[in-house]
Amino acid sequence: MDYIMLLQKILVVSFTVVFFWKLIKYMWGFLNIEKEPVTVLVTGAAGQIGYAIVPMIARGAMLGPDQPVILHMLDIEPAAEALNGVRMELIDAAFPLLKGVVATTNAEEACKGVNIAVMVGGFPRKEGMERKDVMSKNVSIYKAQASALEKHAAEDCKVLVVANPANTNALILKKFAPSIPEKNITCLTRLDHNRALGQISERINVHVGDVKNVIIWGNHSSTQYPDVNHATVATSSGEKNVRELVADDNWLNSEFITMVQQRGAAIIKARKLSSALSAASSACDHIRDWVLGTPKGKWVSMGVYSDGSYGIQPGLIYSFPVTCEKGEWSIVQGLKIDEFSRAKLDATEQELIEEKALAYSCLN
Ligand SMILES: NC(=O)c1ccc[n+]([C@@H]2O[C@H](COP(=O)([O-])OP(=O)(O)OC[C@H]3O[C@@H](n4cnc5c(N)ncnc54)[C@H](O)[C@@H]3O)[C@@H](O)[C@H]2O)c1
Ligand SMILES: O=C(O)C[C@H](O)C(=O)O
Repeated sequence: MDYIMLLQKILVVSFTVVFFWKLIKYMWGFLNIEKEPVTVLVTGAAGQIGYAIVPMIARGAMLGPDQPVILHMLDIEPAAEALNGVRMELIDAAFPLLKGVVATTNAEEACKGVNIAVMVGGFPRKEGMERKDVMSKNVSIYKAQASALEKHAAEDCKVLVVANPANTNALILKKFAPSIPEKNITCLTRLDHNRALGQISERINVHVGDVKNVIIWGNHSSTQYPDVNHATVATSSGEKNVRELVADDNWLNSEFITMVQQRGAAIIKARKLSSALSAASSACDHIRDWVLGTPKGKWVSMGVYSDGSYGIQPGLIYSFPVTCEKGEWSIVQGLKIDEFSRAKLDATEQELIEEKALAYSCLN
C-alpha cells in the first residue's frame, strides 16, 4: 500500500515538473526571448579554413540554430584586405543569427570578451624550412595570442587550437594564458576522428552516422593512433563491433591506420591545398559537442591536457576519447588497451614529448 502511494506521489511530482518545464519553454518561445549572443573568435580568418568556418558559425552549425553569435575575426596585416572582404561577405549573406562582426589585425581587440576562441592562424611550413624554424614562429605567435586572450577574453573562454602543430601550439597557449583553466584549452583531432568514421563506413558500406566510438589517440600528426577496438556500428539486429563487421584485422591494423594518419597529406596532394571544409566542419563538431554535450553512449576525440590517464605523461596536450556534459569534457576511463595499442599510444606520446622540448627550446 505504502509503495503504491509513494509511486503515485513520484508520478504526480514528475508530471508537475515536466509540465512546468514545458510551459516555461513554450512561454520562452512565445515571448520570443532571444539568447544572449556568444562571441566567437576565429584567428587566421582570411585563410581557407577561416573562409569555410565563419558561415558555418553564423548559421548555427557550431552553437545551435537558436544561438545568436558575434564574430571576431583576426588576421595579420598583409591579409587585412582579404579579411575585410570576408567581413563584407558576411554582411551580404544576412545571417539572422549574426549579431555583429569585428574584423581586425589587432589581437587585443580581437580577443575582447571572447567566449569561444578558434585558433586557426599560424605559420605554415615552407619549402626548405626546418621543423625548428616553423616551431619557433608558431611559438611566438601562440605566446602573444595567449597573452591577448589572458588579458581580454571572458573568464570561462573555451579555446580550440586548429593550426599546426595543433597539440603543441595549444600547450604553448596554455603556458602563456595561466588564468584560463587548463580544461578550457584543447586542440582539434575531431577531423581525424571523423576521417576514421568515414573510412569504416566506406569499407563496410554503412552510413557514417551509424558508426561510433572510434578513438584518435595522441598527436594530430602521422603518429596518431586511430583505434577501432571499442567502435561499434548500429545495425537492425543491435550494435555490432567494428572488428566483427569488417572481419579483416590485417586491414584494420595496417592500411586503415595509415590511411587515417596520411589523409591530410592525401588531401594536400589532391587539392594542392590542405583540408579546409572538413577541418572547419570538424571544428564546429568539436565545439558543439563540448558546449552542448555528447549524445548518451557516444564519445568523441579531443586533444586535451593529459592528467596521466592511460599512462600518458601529464602536461601534454594529447588526444583522448572524451564525453562532454554541461560544457565540460571528461576522459573515458577503463578502456582495455592491448599490447598493439599500447605501443601506438606510447609512440605518439613520445613524439609529443619531443615536440614539447623543441617548443620550449624556442622560448629561450
Ligand atoms: N588540426 C587539424 O585537424 C587541421 C586540419 C587542417 C589544417 N590545419 C592547420 O590549420 C592551419 C590553417 O590552415 P588554412 O588552410 O586555413 O591555412 P591558410 O594559410 O589558408 O590560412 C592561415 C591564415 O592564418 C593567417 N595568420 C598567419 N599568422 C597569423 C597570426 N599571427 N595571427 C592571425 N592570423 C595569422 C594567415 O594570414 C592566413 O590568412 C594550418 O596550420 C593547417 O596546417 C589543422
Ligand atoms: O595542414 C596540414 O598539414 C594537414 C592537416 O593538418 C590535415 O590533417 O588535413
